[in-house]
Amino acid sequence: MDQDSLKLSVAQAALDVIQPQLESNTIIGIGTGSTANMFIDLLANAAHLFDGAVASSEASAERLRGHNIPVYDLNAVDRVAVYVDGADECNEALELIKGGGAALTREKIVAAVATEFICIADESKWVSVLGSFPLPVEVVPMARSHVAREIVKLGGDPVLREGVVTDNGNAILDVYNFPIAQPLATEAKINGIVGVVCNGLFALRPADRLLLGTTEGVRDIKRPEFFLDS
Ligand SMILES: O=C[C@H](O)[C@H](O)[C@H](O)COP(=O)(O)O
Repeated sequence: MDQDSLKLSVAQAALDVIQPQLESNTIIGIGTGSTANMFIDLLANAAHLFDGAVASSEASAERLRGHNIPVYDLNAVDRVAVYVDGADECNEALELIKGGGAALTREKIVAAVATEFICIADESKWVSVLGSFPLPVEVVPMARSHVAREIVKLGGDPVLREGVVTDNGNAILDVYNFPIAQPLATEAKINGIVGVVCNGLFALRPADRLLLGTTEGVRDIKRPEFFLDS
């Protein structure tokens, strides 16, 4: 099975999971990227069952509107029932690296608001230690050299993502050679650097459930209880 087929299988699995919960006033949080795009396209078939969506990027908002799914401003919404999004890496605690598509900040905001966060990913994203995928860090443009120097002090190799401006008008540094043994502490430490808007570690708000596409089928993995208070 190729990677796209695995992505499609988890997008369908996510729709199967959420469909029974949909009501006429349900707002769904929608992520960004190729896996999320497949979910959006499938969700179009269920558009009559829920109210609308909040999107984690302009690209996803446009795709949703293309399917006639209403897109709301997050500030106008009381409750996001569920957030469905892909990831660049995930570990057994369902901590993630996200932001390969530069949407990390809005993704983190929608995930923070959502009652449940369902991550959808193919098995290539499953790792024992986060950090083989370069960690994206969104920075205010005037602070990018300062932030880069501070990240070097933490042991990483930051590289400016050339030509990329986020939906929030900021720049992205990708941090290479940065294995992350303690995701919670690292997320907080990087957030503490002045000029950082957000980093792509999702440990303070990990996923609640992971639908992982494998060649043997979709694995449904809940965040293990012993991580719940960590
Ligand atoms: O900014 C982008 C997001 O974090 C994506 O969820 C992540 O990059 C995974 O994307 P894809 O589903 O294309 O692998």
